[in-house]
Amino acid sequence: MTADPPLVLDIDGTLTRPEGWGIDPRVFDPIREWDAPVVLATGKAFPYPVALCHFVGIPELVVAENGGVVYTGDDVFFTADRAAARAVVEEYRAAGYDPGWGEEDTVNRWRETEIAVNLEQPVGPLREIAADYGLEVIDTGYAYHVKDAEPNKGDGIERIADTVGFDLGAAVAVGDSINDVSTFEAVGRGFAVANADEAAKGAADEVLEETHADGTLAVLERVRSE
Ligand SMILES: O=C(O)COP(=O)(O)O
Ligand SMILES: [Mg+2]
Repeated sequence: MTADPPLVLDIDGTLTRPEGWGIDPRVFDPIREWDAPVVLATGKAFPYPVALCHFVGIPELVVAENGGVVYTGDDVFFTADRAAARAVVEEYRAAGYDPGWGEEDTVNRWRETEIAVNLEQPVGPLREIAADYGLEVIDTGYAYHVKDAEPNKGDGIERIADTVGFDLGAAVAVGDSINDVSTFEAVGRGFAVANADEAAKGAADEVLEETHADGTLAVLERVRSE
């Protein structure tokens, strides 16, 4: 019997309940009991994956903001500058649009590098303004992210693997969207859940039959101490 492989897990679409929202509580125990490093790699702001690690009870190894923020457990790295993303949203507002998260906007409140916009908001003008600032807009199925094209989840995962000292070639990842393509390119084996978008499915080594946490739980069962 071999050891558990290091894991890289996306959050939304991957650890979520079959209805698409909220963490499926069945993932907590297998993640907590996993006998190898577990990295959470997400598009969400830094506090969200840190809190998830904290409440699951695992070390904080986190890629947030699609690679814009990386926490190796020792150091936090900010790999993109938030000024341009903020300027894009300012201009989007000035043109009469809104990020769409309400006045207190807890989605962007703690963001350091990129900005997220609600999927119900018009994306055409957002893409145009972002392009003027040299930024891209990606649609994860959960939000539009206005971001620097350079940093990505895969780079952040590599930085964490170097620091913690595990072999990414042996690592297993599960994800669901375009922001997981770089993750799949960085690890030995990438699995896309059945609800994944075409970009994630195309980059994965295997597309699962099960959706959301059902898919992830099936992978964990399969790769555990194979
Ligand atoms: O923040 C999003 O839009 C998606 O988050 P995720 O990367 O954890 O799926
Ligand atoms: Mg996702």
